[in-house]
Amino acid sequence: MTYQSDLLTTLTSRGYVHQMTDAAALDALAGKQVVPGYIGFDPTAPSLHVGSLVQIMLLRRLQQTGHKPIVLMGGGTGKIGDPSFKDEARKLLGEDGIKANVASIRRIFERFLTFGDGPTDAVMLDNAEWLDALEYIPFLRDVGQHFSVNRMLAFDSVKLRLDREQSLSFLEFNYMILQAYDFLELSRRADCRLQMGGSDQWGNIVNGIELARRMDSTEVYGVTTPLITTADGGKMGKTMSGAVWLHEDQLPHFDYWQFWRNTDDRDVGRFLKLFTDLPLDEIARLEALEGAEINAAKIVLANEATAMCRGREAAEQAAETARKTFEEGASGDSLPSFAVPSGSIGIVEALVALGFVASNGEARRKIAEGAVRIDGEVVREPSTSIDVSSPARLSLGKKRHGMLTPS
Ligand SMILES: Nc1ncnc2c1ncn2[C@@H]1O[C@H](COP(=O)(O)OP(=O)(O)OP(=O)(O)O)[C@@H](O)[C@H]1O
Ligand SMILES: N[C@@H](Cc1ccc(O)cc1)C(=O)O
Repeated sequence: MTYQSDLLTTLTSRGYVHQMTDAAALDALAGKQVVPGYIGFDPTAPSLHVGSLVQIMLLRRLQQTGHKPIVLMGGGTGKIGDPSFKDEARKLLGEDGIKANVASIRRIFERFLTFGDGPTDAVMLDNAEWLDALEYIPFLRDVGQHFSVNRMLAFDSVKLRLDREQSLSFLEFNYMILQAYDFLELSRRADCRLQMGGSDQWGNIVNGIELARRMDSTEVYGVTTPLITTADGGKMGKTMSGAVWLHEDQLPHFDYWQFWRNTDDRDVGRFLKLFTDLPLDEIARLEALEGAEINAAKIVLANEATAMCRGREAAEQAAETARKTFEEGASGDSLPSFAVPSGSIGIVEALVALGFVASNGEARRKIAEGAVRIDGEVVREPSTSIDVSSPARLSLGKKRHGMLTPS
């Protein structure tokens, strides 16, 4: 299907669309007016990750095509936790934890969106503003009456839990209604006409569309994206180990760059379209590279994606470190590093400290596999102590390197 509006043409040609409600009507609307559109992010961690980056880029595309992005912080919904496609309830965060996470996450958006007061400038809102103030009985009467429990139970997003007879608390069951209410509230407050999100958000988005139609006779629309998955097919998210964080204090620039550099050959074109601003014809050229040349495309991807999130300088430094480390075998300056307090450190402890492994057990396994080296020498003895009176380079496999330095 071809679209008239820049918005839908861009979203479809760059691979952002998994499902859409009434695409023809949304296309017509986007062709004639500025469409305010929102995506919600629950502040359940102090940083967002590469999975949520698809959504941030979607807001960026919305702005690039002349529309208005609304970033919604889930200060209210974050107190509940979205049960969609989750095996179990989230650990509940306290009020302070949520506030701290909101403050930390907001900074990320400023790198991707232009905020301000103009018609297509991005704005940030927090649903705690209206959800915290709800009164239970009036809310149930006004909003709750429009929801059928039978239908809520039929959504795929909660079905798995019910089928497995795993508990779905009444608290979590309310999440869908609150997200639906957000859409209604944003359509009233900010004339918001579009909600976007990952494909796991479909049920929540559709409920909002129906609520706005029932209560206000307003037509609003939804777009969901495919989920970015890890090599084993699972959703890339914050709950997985080794999450790829956008914040530099959670993941050093070099590791961020390296994540993109290590993209699977089959994903290079898709990621260039989703995560960089390069024009499609240039991406087509890069995508067509084969064999060893595909590495050049991966370096472009790593440079562009890192520059957007961490700044051009960070990207250039990381690229230079990688070139030095892998091409010349030198140490490089912006590798992740750990300052050792006491002059020496056990190898198991060092692997954990650099974040290369999640546990001592994993460190011992890697050592036994012969995957760990100090300054290029394989180490097979887990009791090895590393002398750091001068900096030592610790490597795990071919691609992960870090520096141990005297403090
Ligand atoms: N791997 C992914 N690919 C695409 N979109 C994603 C991915 N992970 C999360 N999203 C989307 O990003 C938005 C914000 O999600 P959020 O940061 O809350 O992650 P999450 O779903 O809570 O992650 P996790 O499941 O790891 O806790 C949602 O619209 C969600 O659908
Ligand atoms: N439910 C979304 C976050 C969200 C919160 C409130 C909304 O209105 C929209 C989306 C998620 O888990 O990622």
